[in-house]
Amino acid sequence: MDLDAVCASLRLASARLALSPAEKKNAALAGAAAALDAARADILSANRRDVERARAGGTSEAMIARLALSDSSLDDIIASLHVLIEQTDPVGQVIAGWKVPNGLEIRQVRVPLGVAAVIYESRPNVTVDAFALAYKSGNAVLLRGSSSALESNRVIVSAIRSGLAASGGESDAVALSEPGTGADSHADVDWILGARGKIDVALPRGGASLIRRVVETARVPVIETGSGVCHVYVDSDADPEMAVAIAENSKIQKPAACNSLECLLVHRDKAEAVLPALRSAFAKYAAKTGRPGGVELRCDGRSFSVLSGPENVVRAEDSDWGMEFLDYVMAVRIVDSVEEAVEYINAHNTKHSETIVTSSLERARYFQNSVDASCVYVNASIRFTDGGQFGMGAELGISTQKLHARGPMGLTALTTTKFLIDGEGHIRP
Ligand SMILES: NC(=O)C1=CN([C@@H]2O[C@H](COP(=O)(O)OP(=O)(O)OC[C@H]3O[C@@H](n4cnc5c(N)ncnc54)[C@H](OP(=O)(O)O)[C@@H]3O)[C@@H](O)[C@H]2O)C=CC1
Ligand SMILES: N[C@@H](CCC(=O)OP(=O)(O)O)C(=O)O
Repeated sequence: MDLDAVCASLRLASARLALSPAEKKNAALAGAAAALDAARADILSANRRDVERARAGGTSEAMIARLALSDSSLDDIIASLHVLIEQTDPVGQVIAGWKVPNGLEIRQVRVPLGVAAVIYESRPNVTVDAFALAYKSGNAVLLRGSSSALESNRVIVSAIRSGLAASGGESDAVALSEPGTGADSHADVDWILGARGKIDVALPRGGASLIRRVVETARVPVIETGSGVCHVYVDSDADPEMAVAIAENSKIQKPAACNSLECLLVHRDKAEAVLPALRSAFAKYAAKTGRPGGVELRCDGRSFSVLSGPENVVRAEDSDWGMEFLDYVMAVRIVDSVEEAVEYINAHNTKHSETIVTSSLERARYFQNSVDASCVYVNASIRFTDGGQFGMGAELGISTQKLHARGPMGLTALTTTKFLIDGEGHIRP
């Protein structure tokens, strides 16, 4: 695949798109939504082939759940396009404006970044979300999904392009980078990361190996989305029922997502009230997860004494602390104070999503102010870290870095600003 030529075409489309009014971009997004709906059968059959290949290759069912599409998940994908159409176009927004004493008028306005490349995991829904967020914010986008979702992504991108063309949009504003095979399978990722001047920003979504490659080799500006080692801390003042419900949801609702629970911290005063109840709550998932007890609990010495007995309760190894399991497995640890919980989290987390369950407002605010993460919750599940759930329509990923964008990235993450200065023949003395 000639990525130079693809990027040259994306560059031209991005220049046209940057000047496109919101109504025209919205009409194009509606065209893409209609084309995806019309291509439903082809998308689902390509996706079945991807899923079969992944299963044959031994991919876990938790991971298959990220890849697999259904009629209802396609409905959700199409619905999220319509939610995005309703969002305010960030391009052209005046962030600040003032007049300096010499009479020059200065305005700081939001503008697109240009050509973005998104490198992402096996979720075909990200193909649509990333395209739509880029398009609405006036950017062209090169999509580099996982090779495991290649057949699905081909059909999806082709439908989007024909939907854009049919509705007067910029069909060249979106392209799919096709992974190579064998030793060359990530050659296109290397190309993207080195494409200074051709790609304005790369957004890698993925695990440690991808992020290592990005950190070591990227020469283009990057907004990193990191892996998720996320914690739930049950405070001494927690309501046990709420604590169990939040921990259960954080672990079970989508265990292979980056914002699922990997390590539960419980204050020693609540261990007896919470841990056995949570173990019982997990037990009802045994059939679904295919694991005895529903979830394997890897415990420190103290929590092991509270929980020990059933076969899903084991002693944690050192490597389990700070581990992203992405599965029905979880580490459990008892702590003596909120300060100890915060210290532990800051030493082991990946700056993604963290929550405290407590009825103490003072400790809630202490936790929120002290934990270093992109999203810090009080009395809520960490599974809410999501552009859709935050009302952004969709997300490009969850940035775990601190510059430019942090947390779920919506439309504004793909914009920068520009100063527009109006004078009347001003010259500097
Ligand atoms: N913070 C966030 O927003 C998100 C975080 N994540 C994190 O991602 C991880 C799960 O993703 P996973 O399914 O493992 O995806 P991977 O990290 O395996 O893959 C993601 C993308 O990167 C490519 N890739 C993988 N390794 C390399 C490499 N060494 N060099 C170049 N390209 C590479 C993949 O290509 P190919 O598949 O073709 O090998 C794929 O396109 C979890 O840790 C999760 O927490 C995931 C999504 C969002
Ligand atoms: N924001 C999403 C999770 C982000 C995501 O897609 O992550 P992953 O499952 O690791 O690919 C959600 O809440 O479902």
